[in-house]
Amino acid sequence: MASSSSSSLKYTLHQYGTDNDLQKVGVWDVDIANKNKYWIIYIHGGAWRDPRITLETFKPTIDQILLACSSSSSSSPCSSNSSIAAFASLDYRLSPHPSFPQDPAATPPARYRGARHPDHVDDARAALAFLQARYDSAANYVLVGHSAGGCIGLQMLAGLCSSSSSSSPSPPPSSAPFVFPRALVSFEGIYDFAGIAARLGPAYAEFLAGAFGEEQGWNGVAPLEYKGSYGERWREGGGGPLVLAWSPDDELVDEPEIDAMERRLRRDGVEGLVVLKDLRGNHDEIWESGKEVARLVEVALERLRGGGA
Ligand SMILES: N[C@@H](CC(=O)c1ccccc1NC=O)C(=O)O
Repeated sequence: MASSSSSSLKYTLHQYGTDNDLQKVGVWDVDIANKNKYWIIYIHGGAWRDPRITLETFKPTIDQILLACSSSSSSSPCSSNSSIAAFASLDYRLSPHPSFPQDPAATPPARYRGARHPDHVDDARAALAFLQARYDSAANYVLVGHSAGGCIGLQMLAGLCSSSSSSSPSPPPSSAPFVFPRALVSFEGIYDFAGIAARLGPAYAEFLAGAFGEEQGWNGVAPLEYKGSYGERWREGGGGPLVLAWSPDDELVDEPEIDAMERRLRRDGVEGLVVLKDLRGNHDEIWESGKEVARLVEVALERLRGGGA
């Protein structure tokens, strides 16, 4: 029978890069050698800069998934646990946060938060490549991202990172082949940088400029404005479930974000698209509780079992 909390699972923290302390990924072993089961891999949010939001923020979700299983008689929620090989959650280099200033002269480079796009997405990709090189079962995974983390998931799909552009200054530290996720879940995601900044004001423009530089460059890197076809990319990667979710209680990311991304993915003919706009809880309450994230993971796994549609 399953363990009922993340703290009862074997946990390993790996450093996947050497530039920065934040290049690390935590792995919780459920049945890690089983290649028929899925990894559930999490990318946290925090506006690309909040040092308080770390890989640890996935724990409530892990706990909720395990709890649903250990307390259930057999069926639905439990089925997700029985198909999970491992959980993983990654940190990535962060951009500067004005409320948590660092003196560049006095801060060791490995502790300095000075990242700029494509650092965040390059790191996420490097973390996945690291896991895939290290664990035979890790290419079979569901990728889950919150807010900026959801954006990173879609940027990876769109190839909006240095490793897949010819002008790449430095490829990610791992040379291992990188396998796309079997399913992608993005909740409370940011997709339209210019749009959200125009609607919600200068605080948004501030963190977007911190992560992506001057506003003229935003459309070249925002998931909504990707120049290629998500339909083609997603089909190449296997074409499994792609879940977009949003809570009407979200006080930080508004409904036009998910609506625009949904329209875009439909226009590109992405099959397997699932759109859920009935999450409960505000922007951070959702991961703080983990219940709704557990539900999204279950939706993705159910669709995967149902044949990928
Ligand atoms: N706590 C963050 C703010 C934040 O996370 C955020 C704010 C508005 C819209 C989305 C956000 N997070 C997305 O990852 C900060 O202090 O910058």
